[in-house]
Amino acid sequence: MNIVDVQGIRKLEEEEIASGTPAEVLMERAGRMAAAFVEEYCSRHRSLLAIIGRGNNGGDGLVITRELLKKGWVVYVYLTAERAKLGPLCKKKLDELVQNFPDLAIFEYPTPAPWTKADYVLDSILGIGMKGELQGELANLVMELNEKRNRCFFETIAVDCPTGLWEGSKHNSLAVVADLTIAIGYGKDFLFREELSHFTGRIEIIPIFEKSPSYSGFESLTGWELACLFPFRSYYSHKGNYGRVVIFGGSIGYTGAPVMAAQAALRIGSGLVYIGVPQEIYSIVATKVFPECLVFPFEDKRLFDAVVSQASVVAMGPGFGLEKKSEFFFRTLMQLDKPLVIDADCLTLLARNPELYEEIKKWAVLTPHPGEMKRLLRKEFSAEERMEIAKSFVKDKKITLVLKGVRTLVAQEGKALFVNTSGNPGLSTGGSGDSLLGIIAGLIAQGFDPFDAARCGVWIHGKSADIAAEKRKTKEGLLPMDVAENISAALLWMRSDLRRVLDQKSYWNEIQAYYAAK
Ligand SMILES: NC(=O)C1=CN([C@@H]2O[C@H](COP(=O)(O)OP(=O)(O)OC[C@H]3O[C@@H](n4cnc5c(N)ncnc54)[C@H](O)[C@@H]3O)[C@@H](O)[C@H]2O)[C@@H](O)CC1
Ligand SMILES: [K+]
Repeated sequence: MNIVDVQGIRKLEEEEIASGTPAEVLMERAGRMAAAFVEEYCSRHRSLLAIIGRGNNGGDGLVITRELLKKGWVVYVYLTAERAKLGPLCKKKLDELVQNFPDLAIFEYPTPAPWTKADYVLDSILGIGMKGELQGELANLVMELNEKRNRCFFETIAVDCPTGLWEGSKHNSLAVVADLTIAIGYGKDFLFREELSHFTGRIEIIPIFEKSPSYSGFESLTGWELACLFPFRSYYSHKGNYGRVVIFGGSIGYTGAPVMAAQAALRIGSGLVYIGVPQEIYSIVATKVFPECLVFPFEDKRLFDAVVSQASVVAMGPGFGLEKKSEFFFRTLMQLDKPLVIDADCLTLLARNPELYEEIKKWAVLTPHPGEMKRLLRKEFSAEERMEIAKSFVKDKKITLVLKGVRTLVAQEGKALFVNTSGNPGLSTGGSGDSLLGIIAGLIAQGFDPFDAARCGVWIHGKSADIAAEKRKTKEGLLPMDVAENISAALLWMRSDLRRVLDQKSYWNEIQAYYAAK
């Protein structure tokens, strides 16, 4: 989905209203769609403390509250402003809510908020109406909310954007620290800045507009949009239809890395997965790996030729090694007339031998983390510069770049720059990159073009980690194997998210007829 700036979203809102969709209808679309996502994503318990601001962001929060109450959630409402000072739509939604749920617990500033009551806190204090840094009472409230999150251990869900965040925010600004941000309509550009990811957490984007904004060349990876690339498998198929992945990697001390990549390649649905390893670790890897995977020593020329000639994609790098022998073999792999996925040590070898870019025959995907990217560029860069760096790096190269980070970027010359929304800090552990390599290679093997494989692979990898963390009830201790084991669940969520969006959209005429007639 297009990423837009605040002016762009305001323009879109004006256009929708001018063409006959009242602001209240947009608010209803937003609140109902957001509630449907909260209901699905926040499965821990079903209790919510909704902190309501006086503008339309607060109005959205009240619609979400109403919808969750209808579903049987326990909800507490906290008003940050006196009722007389609420904006007209916000006030209208509060009146509606009280009419429908007269026994609802409503707390009002300056009464202390009941922080210990709920598993989730909804931040619908301020949205894109916010300008400048937070000050005064609201600043105190946001500080208290952040502090209580670390004491009462609720998760914070920000509506549209974390309160306090705006275009001018810096990493040390005061803003709500959210676990999940539900961006309304389109993702606003500042939500995707790497240095502000501490505030935004995971991002979900929900559609509310019929019209599209002007093309920005900058897009978010959104599960329900990517789902269209994943139709159900045909029953009339066999393993040959799902491709052969060949992974080269492993060295003494690094026998697990190619295995983790292979596990992910299998779980994303590849037909066959091979691991080529040096002879000296062959027997270790062969006993470590699961039975579905075929392991071979790559020095065996006959085996190498037989496996590689049949390969749909060649992935290289996990635990590959950097010695002369590894470098020599890397050169051989770079000559192959196959789609390549290049990671880890092979990126370092490529950085040492930049003339090898010229050898790339079919399209290659490079998956550097920031340290490897600096090696490839031979220069330092800051979090703020990543997007420009990614765009300029792919110029005139036959590559798709996956620049890893909290907001992993996917870039290819002539295409929009994509930024990821899924994933969590549980991925900050050794081996996560190996799983990503396996997923991307597995998608290429199944016929995805490298750019789509990179876009989908990045999102699925993050989403699998989100689901794994949810199942484990904690982000600590997440392992690459947990990520691989939840790839199928990520595919399911991607598809059911699309159904949820389409289902919500199916009510839009009804909402329009009801509110436009009032
Ligand atoms: N853009 C759209 O098309 C839609 C927007 N909606 C919601 O409406 C929101 C925007 O609503 P509003 O324009 O009413 O604005 P907000 O609800 O974001 O905030 C408005 C209030 O913030 C105050 N404010 C501004 N800067 C401040 C600061 N630095 N410190 C403290 N207070 C400050 C203003 O005085 C005003 O009272 C969006 O974020 C979204 O949640 C939805 O209702 C659906 C449609
Ligand atoms: K908010």
